Amino acid sequence: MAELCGDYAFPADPASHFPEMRNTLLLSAARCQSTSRPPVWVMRQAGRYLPEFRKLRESHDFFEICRTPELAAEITLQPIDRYPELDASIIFSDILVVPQALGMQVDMLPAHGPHFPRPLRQPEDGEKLLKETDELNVDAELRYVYAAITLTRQKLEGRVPLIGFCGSPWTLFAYMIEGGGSKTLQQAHTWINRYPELSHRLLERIADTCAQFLVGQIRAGAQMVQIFDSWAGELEAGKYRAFSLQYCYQISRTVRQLLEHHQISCPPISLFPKGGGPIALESIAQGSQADTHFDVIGLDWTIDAEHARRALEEGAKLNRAGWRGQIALQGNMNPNMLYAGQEAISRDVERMAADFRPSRPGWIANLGHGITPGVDPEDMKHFLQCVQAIRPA
Ligand SMILES: Cc1c2[nH]c(c1CCC(=O)O)Cc1[nH]c(c(CCC(=O)O)c1C)Cc1[nH]c(c(CCC(=O)O)c1C)Cc1[nH]c(c(CCC(=O)O)c1C)C2
Repeated sequence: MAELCGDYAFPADPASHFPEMRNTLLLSAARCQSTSRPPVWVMRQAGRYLPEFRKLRESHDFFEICRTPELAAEITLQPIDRYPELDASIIFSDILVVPQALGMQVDMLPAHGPHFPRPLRQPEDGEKLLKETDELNVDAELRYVYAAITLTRQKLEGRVPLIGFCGSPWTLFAYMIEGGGSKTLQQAHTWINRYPELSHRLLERIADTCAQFLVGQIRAGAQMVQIFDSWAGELEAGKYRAFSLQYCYQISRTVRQLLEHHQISCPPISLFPKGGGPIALESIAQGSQADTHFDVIGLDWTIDAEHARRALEEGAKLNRAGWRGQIALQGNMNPNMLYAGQEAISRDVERMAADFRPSRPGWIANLGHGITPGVDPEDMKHFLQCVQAIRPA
């Protein structure tokens, strides 16, 4: 499938290869540097709530779009063209391209979402995957994403930065075992409880693949990268640290090491531990080291900014490695507020801005999870305009 993009070559130096940036609000806020106003983008901003997306989807399969750089770039730009208020773009792709690169078949079923016809069922399936991916050429498998990123950076003409991403090892592991979306993750829990050693080896392989993938995205032109740990909240505290956070640290460490080798400076790394609550945040700050930390933490709407800050501070106090870095926060309006009418949206953005005021500089406005398909694009515009009206801290 990768031949769809022909031969792809990384730009010699991503810092000087692309058009000059005209909006760097996101990159400044991610480094906790002061900005004239908080930057804003929205998870899943290129998606089914946009009629122009639905139209293109009528004639193209989901993963066909992901694998065709021209189409992926076109969809990535749809929300940027429609909403000049956006301060970032995110490459159109999916976290499940990594299981595909690891040799698993994933289909996107209409109205059902992702489906693995042959998920990992028995320990032998896990052993087989490990054996077959021992010498995986991650860049060859995923260069179609790199080609889409390089093309999108050119087409963006410096309007806004481009975000790259991957799933967290735990979230991807769970999909690979469940075979699709699941309410309980019963089978993924069964694997970590019954086969902890094999689960750790699989998580390590996934983390290593994700790290190489993020490095490829950064070399191709991604200016911030986000790790989506959509199922962080499904694990009890100790297991969150052992089976999820540890592998997110591994990604951060490996990305930093590999980029140093390529003499490319590391862009902000963001982690979105959805549903992890204060315990996940405290754990993240407690276990961070200079070479494993995250620059940005995404918050879902179930935790408010003040509790998040407190949890991160508590964790930092317990940090034995002496790590004292700053963390920017991203989030976190409930995506369902976009159905509440424009007056209610205005009020909730004001509330959110007041909550995050003590976190500025270092707040990136966003929803607390992805925008959902039923949202009226005009209400999305209203949300963005409300954020733009927030005055300097
Ligand atoms: C637009 C879209 C995407 N994925 C899916 C769709 C809808 C499918 C369609 O058009 O038919 C299926 C698609 N892909 C996935 C799902 C969730 C399935 C489930 O668990 O029930 C669906 C419906 C898996 C997935 N995929 C992703 C996550 C992490 C974020 C999250 O928690 O929502 C997850 C869990 C990431 C993702 N996925 C996508 C992006 C694009 C960039 C953006 O605009 O944000 C991103 C970042 C794009």
